[in-house]
Amino acid sequence: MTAQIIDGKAFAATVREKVAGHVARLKDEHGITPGLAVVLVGEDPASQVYVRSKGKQTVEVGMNSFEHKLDADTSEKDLLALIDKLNNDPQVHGILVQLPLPGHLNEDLVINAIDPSKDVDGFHISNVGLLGTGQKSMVPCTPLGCLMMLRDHHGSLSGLDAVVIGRSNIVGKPMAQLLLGDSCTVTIAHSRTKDLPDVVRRADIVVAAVGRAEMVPGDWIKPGATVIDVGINRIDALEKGEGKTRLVGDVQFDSAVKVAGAITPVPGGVGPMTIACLLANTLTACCRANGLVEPEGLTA
Ligand SMILES: Nc1nc(=O)c2c([nH]1)NC[C@@H]1CN(c3ccc(C(=O)N[C@@H](CCC(=O)O)C(=O)O)cc3)C=[N+]21
Ligand SMILES: [Mg+2]
Repeated sequence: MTAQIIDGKAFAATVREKVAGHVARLKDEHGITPGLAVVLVGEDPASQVYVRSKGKQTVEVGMNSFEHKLDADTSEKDLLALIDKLNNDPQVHGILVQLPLPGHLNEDLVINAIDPSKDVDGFHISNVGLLGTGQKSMVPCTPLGCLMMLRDHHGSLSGLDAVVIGRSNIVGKPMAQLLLGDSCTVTIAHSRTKDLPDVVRRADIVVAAVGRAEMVPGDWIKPGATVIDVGINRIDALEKGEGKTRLVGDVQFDSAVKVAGAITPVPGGVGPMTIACLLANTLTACCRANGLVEPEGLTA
């Protein structure tokens, strides 16, 4: 048996097409162009990769992209002043501040300075609280992308056993909230979990978001389970003759693909969906800001 590969890259392209269609209609019928502002402080390499493809895709779906690149030693006061300006700019419907921020900046303070209705990352405490209580919110992009792929694959998730490995505010916790919202029985596992292999073996759905290369082997996976691999780890690959480095997930793909019913690859799985959902969130924020009906199938 070999698992069905869930093609996140292709799925993301269909999400972007949907977004592009709605953007064209917003322009046509209302003269509105959604705008996304991305703030990058310093030169974190992962963030730079992300910013590059994000800027390109924002423009491709017909939205305005505003990039703000600030020096690594930018003061908190200056960063907060920029956020205040973007909060009050009617051309800007979405604001994303790239994380991690340099150590001298307080991430919580900065994120919570963003207008929650423009917080397309869904990291503001208001959005976290709204999601946790089942109210309309901005939903974090990576978990939203995972949810879309799971719904597409399973139809209904109701009653399924889901294990989320990882308890970050960015992925693990909001992912668990979304799965609960779709009536899964949810377990959040992490580095201190007793008998992690046994916990994972119970799951119909495994979402691996720990940030440790290939830590989940195939023999932890229940036969037929759906595996969503959120990890994006760059490891040495000299021995494989594939160049200096290669990307791997948190799951040992080669062994898991033989056991799982379906699995997302890395690259080409969750990563592209994250960016597509960022565009979807920007569209949603723009519709809400203008009192327009928000598109279906692009939110949780
Ligand atoms: N406020 C904030 N929100 C974020 O969502 C955020 C962030 N900060 N900081 C940096 C990380 C990183 N991130 C990625 C998204 C997509 C890919 C992606 O599309 N990856 C491709 C491969 C890219 C490659 O080849 O390197 C894939 O998985 O197929 C990667 C990384 C979002 N981040
Ligand atoms: Mg910091």
